Amino acid sequence: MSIDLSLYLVTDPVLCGERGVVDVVREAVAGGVGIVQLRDKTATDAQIVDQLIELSDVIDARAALVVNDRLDAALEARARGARVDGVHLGQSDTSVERARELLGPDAIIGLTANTAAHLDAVRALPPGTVDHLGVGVIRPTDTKPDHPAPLGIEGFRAFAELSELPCVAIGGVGIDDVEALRDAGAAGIAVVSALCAADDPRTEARAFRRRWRGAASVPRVLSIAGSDPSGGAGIQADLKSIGANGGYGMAAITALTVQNTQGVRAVHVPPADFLRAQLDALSVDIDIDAVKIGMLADAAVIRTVTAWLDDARPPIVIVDPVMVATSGDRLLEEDAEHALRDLLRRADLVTPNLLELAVLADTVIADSWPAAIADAERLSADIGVAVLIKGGHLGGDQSPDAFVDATTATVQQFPGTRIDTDATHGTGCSLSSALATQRALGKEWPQAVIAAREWLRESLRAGAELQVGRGHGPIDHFAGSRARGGIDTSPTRDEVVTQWWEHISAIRADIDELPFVRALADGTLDRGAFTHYLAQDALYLSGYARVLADAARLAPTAKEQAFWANSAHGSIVGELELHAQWLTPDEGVSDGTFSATPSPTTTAYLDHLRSSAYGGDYAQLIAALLPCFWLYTDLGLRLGEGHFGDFARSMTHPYASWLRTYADESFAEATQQAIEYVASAAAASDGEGRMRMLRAFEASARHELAFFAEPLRHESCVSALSRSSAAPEAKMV
Ligand SMILES: Nc1ncnc2c1ncn2[C@@H]1O[C@H](COP(=O)(O)OP(=O)(O)OP(=O)(O)O)[C@@H](O)[C@H]1O
Ligand SMILES: Cc1ncc(CO)c(N)n1
Ligand SMILES: [Mg+2]
Repeated sequence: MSIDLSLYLVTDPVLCGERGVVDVVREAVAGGVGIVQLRDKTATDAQIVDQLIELSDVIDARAALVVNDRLDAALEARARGARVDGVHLGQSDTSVERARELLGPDAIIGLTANTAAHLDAVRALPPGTVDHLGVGVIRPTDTKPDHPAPLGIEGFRAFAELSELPCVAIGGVGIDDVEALRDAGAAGIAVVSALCAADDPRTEARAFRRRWRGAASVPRVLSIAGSDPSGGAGIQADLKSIGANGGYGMAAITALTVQNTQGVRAVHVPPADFLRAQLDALSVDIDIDAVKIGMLADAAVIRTVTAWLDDARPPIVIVDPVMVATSGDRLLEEDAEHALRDLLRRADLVTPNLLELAVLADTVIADSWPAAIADAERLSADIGVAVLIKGGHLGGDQSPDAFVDATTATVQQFPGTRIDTDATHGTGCSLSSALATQRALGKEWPQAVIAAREWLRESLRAGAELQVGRGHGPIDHFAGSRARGGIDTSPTRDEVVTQWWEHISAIRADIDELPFVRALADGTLDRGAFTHYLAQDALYLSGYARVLADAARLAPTAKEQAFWANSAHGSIVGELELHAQWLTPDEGVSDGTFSATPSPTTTAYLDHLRSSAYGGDYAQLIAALLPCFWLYTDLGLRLGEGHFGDFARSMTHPYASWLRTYADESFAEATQQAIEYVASAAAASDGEGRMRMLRAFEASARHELAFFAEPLRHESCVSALSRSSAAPEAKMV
């Protein structure tokens, strides 16, 4: 067997405490420990032999098993049928040559070493005598009272560079040392107290493995679901969603459907044992970061998955309780619905649509969104698990979702305008696997929901263009990554302009759909909301002008310096004059000074701009300043062109003169100039600098969206938010 030294458990009977060494080893191996060393300085040889036999049974070849010092006990345990892979010897223990002779060429033999003299001694041995070195201690530790002076990370690095053999770092290693030691050349990390004294050794072992893989590692996400050969739903959709959201996708197939965009023609359910075999093959081999469960077909499949979850205990489990396809065809036998409940209790999140919610909450289909949330609260309380209730089947022009967790009394709403499309086949499958991936990337639930929904909405918008099938077509899972493709390949100035505009297309579309923008265009916008907006805009512009002045300060040429200084002047004078014209004293203005206080949205936007200026990175700063120019000019232009209806161009529109300023020609010219400066800076920058610019640009675009959304949210604060979501990406409409 090829051994994985990356996470090496050394047992300590005292630290394992009452639950015992065997229990800790069982859990740690389930969490991904690749090699276990039984170390017990006080036990007799006979006791060691018994423990090795028991551990060999528990480990069941999923990890290597070695014993500290006791060569004779290893041989005796082997003679009694235990699988003992080798020994770990100290400098003063039995000779490694003798151990190799007695244990044979395939045994694993480790040796403690920490000085140049130790390395010389190893070099003098016949090749193949020692497999790896245990090098330490790294930090002072109580588990080895007689330890030598700690090496520290740098001492370890120096030693590992000299060594021809793989070096495992041992002694006082904590989880925060993992990456540094890996980068210092460690073949693995050996831990004692970090796992033996952990509350939950399995979870802790997983955390170590994840750190070893690196913070930027791609999460491994498993879909347990049915096959949809048309590729829009089921495992095919899941794999695309996982990939598009940045994960590595795996799939264990519960059922095969004969399906296209028009409907399901037949279902074939392979034997449940075969599914279990698929699942076991994965969990014994791969660290699974998250599981998404979809179509389960019948009760036998449900029970199989439930039993596997109990054994494998994956860290994140999302169940999409699929019962009926978009086409209306059943995907779960009716009598299996009660078995499902048992499975749901093992999930971290359940994502029913309105019909599934009604079945699970044992009630009629909710006829309003508040009724659906109330049902979801009851379901969540009943199963003790968070519920994401999906509003795709709600009538009307909205498609909201809500995250409901009765155990923490949380109801968090995710409003969203319904996208006008027939391409909705597999939205539920796609959302749940995107969520599993986002969560496995480390986001908390609300952030994971925001990210998954944003991706889903972008994919929904692009779905119709795929023109797949005659029925409900699929969403375009890769619409976003396709649009963003090439951003990292040194684009020209013109390419930057096209790519960045495309990059914020979803945000732009969301702005267009905002009730505030719609009402502003058709003249129905309530005067209170309008003046609230203007007061915030005025506050914003005075802050914006100061940041524009920062851009002038940092500009590399006199021409650019003049441009930003001029813009600062324009922003403060022109706009404030305009607002003075619209805002009466009781609306926050008197004698040209504003008494209104900035809303959290305004503050957040200005903070983002100021922090972009603070770093002194001119390119990043002007990227952050650009959306205010670009989005307003674009909106003004389209209002003027009748994109939002003809009334927006009419002189009788209540806000006609205000609307026209945004279509102002000199403002459009300034915008063009700003775009050119930013695009030139981006094209001249390296990949990383361009990424920083794009992120600053995108963040500002999001702040613009939040800014436009705020006046009406402020007016009708309907969402019962238990956690504040002042973050602009919350996109509260
Ligand atoms: N036309 C739409 N516009 C915007 N969002 C939508 C639309 N249709 C569905 N959604 C969103 O898609 C997700 C899936 O919701 P839905 O209620 O359709 O689930 P589902 O019925 O389980 O889907 P499926 O039919 O794929 O099983 C939710 O986030 C929902 O808000
Ligand atoms: C295989 C499969 N799973 C789930 C759904 C739900 O959309 C579907 N249509 N097909
Ligand atoms: Mg569904």
